[in-house]
Amino acid sequence: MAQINPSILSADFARLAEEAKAVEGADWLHVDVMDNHFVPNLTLGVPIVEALSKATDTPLDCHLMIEDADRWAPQYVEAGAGSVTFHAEAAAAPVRLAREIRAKGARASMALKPATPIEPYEDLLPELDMLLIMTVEPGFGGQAFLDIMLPKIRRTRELISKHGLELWLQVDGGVSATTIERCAEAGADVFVAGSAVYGAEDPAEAVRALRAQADTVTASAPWACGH
Ligand SMILES: O=C(CO)[C@@H](O)[C@H](O)COP(=O)(O)O
Ligand SMILES: [Fe+2]
Repeated sequence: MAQINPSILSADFARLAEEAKAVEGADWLHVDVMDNHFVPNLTLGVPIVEALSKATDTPLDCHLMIEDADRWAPQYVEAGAGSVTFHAEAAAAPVRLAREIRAKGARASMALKPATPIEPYEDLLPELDMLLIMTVEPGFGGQAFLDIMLPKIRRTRELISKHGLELWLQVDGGVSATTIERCAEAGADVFVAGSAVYGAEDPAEAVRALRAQADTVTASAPWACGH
């Protein structure tokens, strides 16, 4: 079944706890951590993740758009994140870091910016629980989906199948009712949606609708497995 992870970046930051509750029923809550160095934007850090994890039963999917991921990522596990995604471009020792995240009890995930190919990371895939393919340049919500990323999603799905891995394949950026089916057809099974969920009149209903739409594709996909 497809998973939908609403991105809190598009929510009202003055009402984070309520905004988290507004999407209960979502699979994970996606939390974008930005440091104004790795990306030209600044959002939130460890204390807010810790507070959010106490304010909602939805597990937190932390997407770290920060430099020096090796140093910071483990602290997000300690703060309560159930999944921690570091960027390949920001990790000095991705294997060691993934192992540390897993050892601390969270799912380990690695993200690729649009210009970063998957191929150099093929041998690392067994170390990961999820691979995130950015479908916009990271830094901001509400950007247009990059269709040119579809071949990379397809190639990544092929690598996951070739190695017989259970790895989840997440897409993030510009995912909406008009783009989600293309992502699912290419092989994604975890979908981050910020503006498409929090910009909707009923965010919880938007989550259900996106999931149903993706499921029309993933339900019959040969690689789909029950999450
Ligand atoms: O990581 C990011 C942006 O860098 C995303 O998680 C955005 O927050 C997704 O927002 P939409 O593109 O869905 O509006
Ligand atoms: Fe994100």
